[in-house]
Amino acid sequence: MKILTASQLKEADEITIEKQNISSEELMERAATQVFNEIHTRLQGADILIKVFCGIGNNGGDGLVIARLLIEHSYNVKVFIVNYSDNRSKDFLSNYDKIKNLSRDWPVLLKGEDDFPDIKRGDFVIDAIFGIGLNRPLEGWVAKMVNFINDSSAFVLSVDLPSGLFTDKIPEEGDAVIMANFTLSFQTPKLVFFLPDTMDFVGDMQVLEIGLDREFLSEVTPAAQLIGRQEARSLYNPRNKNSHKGSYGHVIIVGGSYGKIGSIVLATTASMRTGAGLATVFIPKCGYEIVQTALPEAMVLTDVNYEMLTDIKTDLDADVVCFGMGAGRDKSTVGAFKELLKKTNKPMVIDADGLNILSENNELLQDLPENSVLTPHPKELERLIGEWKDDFDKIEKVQEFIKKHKIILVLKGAHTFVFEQENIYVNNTGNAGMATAGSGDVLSGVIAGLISQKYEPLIAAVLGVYLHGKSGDISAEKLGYEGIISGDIAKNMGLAFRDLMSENETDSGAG
Ligand SMILES: NC(=O)C1=CN([C@@H]2O[C@H](COP(=O)(O)OP(=O)(O)OC[C@H]3O[C@@H](n4cnc5c(N)ncnc54)[C@H](OP(=O)(O)O)[C@@H]3O)[C@@H](O)[C@H]2O)[C@@H](O)CC1
Ligand SMILES: Nc1ncnc2c1ncn2[C@@H]1O[C@H](COP(=O)(O)OP(=O)(O)O)[C@@H](O)[C@H]1O
Ligand SMILES: [K+]
Repeated sequence: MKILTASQLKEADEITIEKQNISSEELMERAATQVFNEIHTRLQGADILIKVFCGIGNNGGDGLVIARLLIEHSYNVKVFIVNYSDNRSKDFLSNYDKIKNLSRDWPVLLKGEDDFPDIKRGDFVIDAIFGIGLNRPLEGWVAKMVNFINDSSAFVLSVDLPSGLFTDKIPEEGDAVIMANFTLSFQTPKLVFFLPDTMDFVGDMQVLEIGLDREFLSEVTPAAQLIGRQEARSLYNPRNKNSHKGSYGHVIIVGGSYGKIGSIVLATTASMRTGAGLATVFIPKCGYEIVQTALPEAMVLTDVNYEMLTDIKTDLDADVVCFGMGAGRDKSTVGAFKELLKKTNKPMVIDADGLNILSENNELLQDLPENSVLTPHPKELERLIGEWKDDFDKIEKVQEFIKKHKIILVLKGAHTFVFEQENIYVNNTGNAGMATAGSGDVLSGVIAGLISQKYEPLIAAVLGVYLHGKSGDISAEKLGYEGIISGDIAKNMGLAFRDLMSENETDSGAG
């Protein structure tokens, strides 16, 4: 699903009005009716007090339509206008009249702190104060109003996006932003819904299709793409019956040191459970028995050194080399990695200490084979590219970095982002149960396993991140969030593939 900017959405809005020959008020009615339908489906006429807070722009207009439809369906509704300006939008005004005609009373005008209404735990608050038109931080009593709603412990549903949240920048410390429990967003999600700095404002999120012009939507270059099941499915290559293990490639996983051989077992298991035809590990001698015992399916080559890597002899014709997990950063390991980079010309997967070595030896970045996939978590990324001011600054810095070195970067997190050239892919599978040691090692193995099966490195990264998260969701369903360990994510990879192609998505109940 495309993630568009506020200005692209406004353009889509205008084109839709023109091409479908409808008024902007009709489009507002259509969009807000979708919100009403979602609320009505969930509440089923429940007798709770619904307090709708409307601004005076079109987000407020949406709020008025939603309130009118709720009143028409006999809900107990109280409407408040957060009257921050006299500059009311045209469609706000016509809906203001409509609601007055229906309820025979004007909504309550709020003009300052003295007017703040009671909001209790148990109330249902609809936040339609600001939408994508926000152009400066909230100030004065309006900011206080937002904090007042946040302090109320009422359930808050935000229309389009939480009021006070910008679509293209991160709020400053102390800025007032609604902390929504749920956000119903029009047509496309906004990028800020997925960034670590801002995702907590959004709560659970659902996108409502409001019938904007299809041609515009299909042609516009998005700010990013959200990868869900449909997108992942389109990337998947089913296996051919007439094939053999050689058809699915050979992965070499290089890494490990004394006490950290488990990371190699995890990554290699993951690459095999993702479908690699053959897997070889290259590890220090101390790991020989561990790997042969834990994973007899893999072949094992060892370094001359017992505890760490010092000389990586891989004359095998592998389809992909994955380097870094558990490798440590000893000088001799750095030297061995340097040599490995020199003799590898196919895209590699680099994780963990591989990334740390690159951060400490920047000159090695130029030896990375083109289209190699780097998989840092935020701390590893900071070591690679330096500090950033906020998430938007981080995105800019990452894009500069990947263009300079011609690589693909997988930034791991609650929503993992894949960066390739100008493109950004945002993952939507996975859950907090995956915040457990070794789940990143599993991801590297998954991506390497896909590359070995001839997926392009970019596709392997995007599909790999999706499947890894899905396997985490399936694991959470079986074991509970706390019960997951990273080996489960590797073990359930097959179920993630099965889910991809089954009629109904596995309902993981996870994010
Ligand atoms: N295609 C779609 O997606 C569709 C979108 N639709 C809906 O339209 C919404 C966008 O509506 P919108 O453009 O009228 O902007 P909105 O957010 O209501 O507020 C703008 C007002 O706020 C003001 N203002 C700004 N910042 C301020 C501040 N800090 N403090 C105080 N004032 C501030 C600014 O005035 P200014 O003072 O800058 O002149 C202006 O008056 C969108 O989110 C969705 O809900 C649907 O109905 C149909 C399809
Ligand atoms: N809250 C979360 N929601 C979704 N995925 C998560 C969450 N926390 C961690 N993950 C995933 O788990 C993996 C953790 O990787 P990493 O930090 O490298 O762990 P390790 O170094 O222990 O292997 C990443 O793929 C990340 O996206
Ligand atoms: K809102």
